[in-house]
Amino acid sequence: MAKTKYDYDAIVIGSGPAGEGAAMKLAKSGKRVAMIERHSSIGGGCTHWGTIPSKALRHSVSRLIEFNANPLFSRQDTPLHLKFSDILDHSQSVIRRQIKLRGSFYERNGVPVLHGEASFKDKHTLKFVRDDGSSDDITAAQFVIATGSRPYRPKSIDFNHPRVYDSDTVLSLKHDPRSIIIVGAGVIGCEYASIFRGLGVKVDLVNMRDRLLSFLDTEISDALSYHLRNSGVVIRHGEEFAKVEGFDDRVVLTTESGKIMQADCLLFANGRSGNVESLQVGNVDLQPNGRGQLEVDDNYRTSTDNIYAVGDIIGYPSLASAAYDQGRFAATAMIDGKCEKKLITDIPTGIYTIPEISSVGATEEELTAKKVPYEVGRAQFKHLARAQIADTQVGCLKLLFHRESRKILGIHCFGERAAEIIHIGQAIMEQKGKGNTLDYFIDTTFNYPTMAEAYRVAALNGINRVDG
Ligand SMILES: Cc1cc2nc3c(=O)[nH]c(=O)nc-3n(C[C@H](O)[C@H](O)[C@H](O)COP(=O)(O)OP(=O)(O)OC[C@H]3O[C@@H](n4cnc5c(N)ncnc54)[C@H](O)[C@@H]3O)c2cc1C
Ligand SMILES: NC(=O)c1ccc[n+]([C@@H]2O[C@H](COP(=O)([O-])OP(=O)(O)OC[C@H]3O[C@@H](n4cnc5c(N)ncnc54)[C@H](O)[C@@H]3O)[C@@H](O)[C@H]2O)c1
Repeated sequence: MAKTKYDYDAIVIGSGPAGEGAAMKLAKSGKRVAMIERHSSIGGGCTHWGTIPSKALRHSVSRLIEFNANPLFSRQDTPLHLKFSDILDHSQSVIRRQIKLRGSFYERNGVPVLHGEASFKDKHTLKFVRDDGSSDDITAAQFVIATGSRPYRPKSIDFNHPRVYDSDTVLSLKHDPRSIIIVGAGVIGCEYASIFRGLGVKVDLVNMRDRLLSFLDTEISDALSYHLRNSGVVIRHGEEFAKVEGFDDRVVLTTESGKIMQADCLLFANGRSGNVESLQVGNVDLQPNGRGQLEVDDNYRTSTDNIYAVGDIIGYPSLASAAYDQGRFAATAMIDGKCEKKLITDIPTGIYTIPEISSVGATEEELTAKKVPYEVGRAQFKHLARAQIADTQVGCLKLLFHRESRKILGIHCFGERAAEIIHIGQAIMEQKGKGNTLDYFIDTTFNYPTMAEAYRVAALNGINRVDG
């Protein structure tokens, strides 16, 4: 029916991971699908302003630190210095490669990408406005809203000032700041604090809460605070900003507690808002919440039956990793009426600070509050041969397991490659019944020397605590 009545079976709005996941699944299922993207190239905020550039910047900084610390490479008297603009060049080249790669997916799967801004006229019609101002109406049986999010900008801060940035505009920072104030110590604030500090920039990290990344296991968040402070970052907890003043030569932050900080520039990284305004969702009876997010049911369907929403626009978990899966699940529901598959309960976190952090499952605090009899098995990276060889000795792997059943309940890791290391444990943790026990790590043979060996070391350490 859709084939004759509408231009497309489905239109996806937004080409980030959520939209891409939906578009590819729909196309592979034989649907006539189009992608609408208002940016000049595809990939979404993830590729252009979020995940990819920040991870590429972080990678360059991490290698720089490693190079300067390694006596084999760094024989000169002064350490190698890189400017933010130098590492931006590298991140731009990664973005270009990503665009090319992702573009090929659309081409191979016969999904036209229409560049322009979409807004709803009614539940089957979009107004599509191109950059040159020309517009068309496009119709479809079903829609996927995957328009993502953008940095939250409090009205009291002048983001037009050339020294005031958010996580999007910081990517156009041209000069080489000697100092930066980062307001907001969420994931973005902490990751950028690591990046700038790694380049030798003086960093003031202003946190509204009483500790860093309070959703993490306390030991891990304490370790992050220690290592950031140890590298020279000044962290100020429990502060609210009162005003930000931009001058020709500096920017000044005054906090509610009366502290005054000044620096070459300021990065505001405290919260995100959904990209919903331009969509005119009122025309299809949808009402976003105060953060511009849309509500969906278990199948990612909004309250308007032919319109689905995925990714940052629906709020938690607001991760590229989950967004792609959400897109696929929504597309399945659009095709079959429902999707049996759901996001896993224990979504892992990968935080690309220096040191890197990753975790999956319960924290010690959560298990204690629930009175679960758990034990801890720990491996320090400094005791692993591979970490000694690679000189990545900062870090630790912590396994939390049930004392009696030995079921793994939580895994917490910090140090180089933590985000990769976590997935070994996750694979066991996701096994049902007896498939998930600490014994797997004791009974298996690991390649040697590897970082994976940390699992055996941690498991034996934990078992020794239980068995005495
Ligand atoms: C600095 C930073 C670092 C991050 N690091 C990580 C990380 O390490 N790991 C991780 O998992 N997640 C990370 N994230 C989060 C991740 O980037 C997002 O969760 C992810 O991009 C969300 O994907 P999405 O598809 O919902 O939206 P997006 O990737 O934001 O894409 C939405 C697209 O929709 C388009 N659009 C919006 N409105 C319209 C319209 N009306 N018409 C047409 N097109 C429109 C936009 O132009 C954009 O291209 C990070 C985010 C930031 C900001
Ligand atoms: N490695 C990673 O996985 C990674 C890296 C960077 C960013 N991210 C994603 O980006 C986001 C991080 O954003 P953040 O660092 O700004 O921290 P955050 O999302 O923790 O927000 C910081 C504070 O701002 C508040 N807030 C959020 N949105 C708001 C809004 N629209 N208006 C007013 N207050 C608001 C929050 O309640 C919180 O107190 C998260 O969604 C995270 O999933 C992930």
